[in-house]
Amino acid sequence: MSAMLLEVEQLSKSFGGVQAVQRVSFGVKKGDIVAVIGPNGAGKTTLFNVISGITPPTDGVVRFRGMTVNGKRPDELAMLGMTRTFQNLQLFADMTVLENVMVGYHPRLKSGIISAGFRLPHTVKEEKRAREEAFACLEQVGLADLAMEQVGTLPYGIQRLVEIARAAVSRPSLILLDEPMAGLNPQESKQLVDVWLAMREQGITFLFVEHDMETVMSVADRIVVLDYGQKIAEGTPEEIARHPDVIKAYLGEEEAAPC
Ligand SMILES: Nc1ncnc2c1ncn2[C@@H]1O[C@H](COP(=O)(O)OP(=O)(O)OP(=O)(O)O)[C@@H](O)[C@H]1O
Repeated sequence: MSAMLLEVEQLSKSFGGVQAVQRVSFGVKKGDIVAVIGPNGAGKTTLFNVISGITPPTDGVVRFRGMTVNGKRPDELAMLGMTRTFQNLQLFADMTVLENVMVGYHPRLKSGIISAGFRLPHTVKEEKRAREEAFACLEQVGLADLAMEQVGTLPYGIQRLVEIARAAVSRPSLILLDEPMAGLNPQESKQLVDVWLAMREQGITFLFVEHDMETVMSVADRIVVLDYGQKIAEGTPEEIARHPDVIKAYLGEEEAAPC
């Protein structure tokens, strides 16, 4: 079996005449933290949307844990162990922190809507378990004290941590994060990176799209660079920082690193 947790092969996505992603291939090894970078409009979000089942590819293959997963819906991917977060937070502002995290537990639920409605004993037991696991995830991201607070009343940086706790509660093997550092101050970014590193110790692999080069260069094991929908480079942060095509894509012809 392949050592890669995620494999993207010759992936393409067009919107009418726009080739947003063109024959992109790369792999993500289990336990790695991999960044996807590129100038605005390079195709990063589209690539993420295809990998995570939001939109089907025009061509190519996405393989996760050795299985071809093209065409699977996000909820089906979540059951297989792939979950994602979005550029804009998608939390329920009126619900508590704990309830928001419990929402992320649903791929693991065995009870259907009917048994949940009748509150059958196994449903009650499952809900208790979901609550406990959600609370454990909140402890891990340092938010246990805020479990009963309404999410909408909390600062943005805290909401980002709630989001990652919600992604982690389904016990995924891969978390995709779209611009996780957007809107965070340096201290909050560092806190989030520490959370990733701790989760990595528990076997979670990360693939993230990010514009914040300081974070990318300090935390990524590998970086994939897109420009005009194509992969123009892939490598370690050191390799990427001195890659001539990357420098050119970010800064025209000037001799400077992307960060
Ligand atoms: N639904 C869509 N319909 C038509 N064109 C689209 C659609 N989504 C994306 N595009 C186009 O595909 C290209 C890649 O867009 P995408 O949002 O994936 O880039 P990005 O690298 O994520 O950009 P940014 O860094 O600004 O978020 C752009 O030219 C964009 O206009």
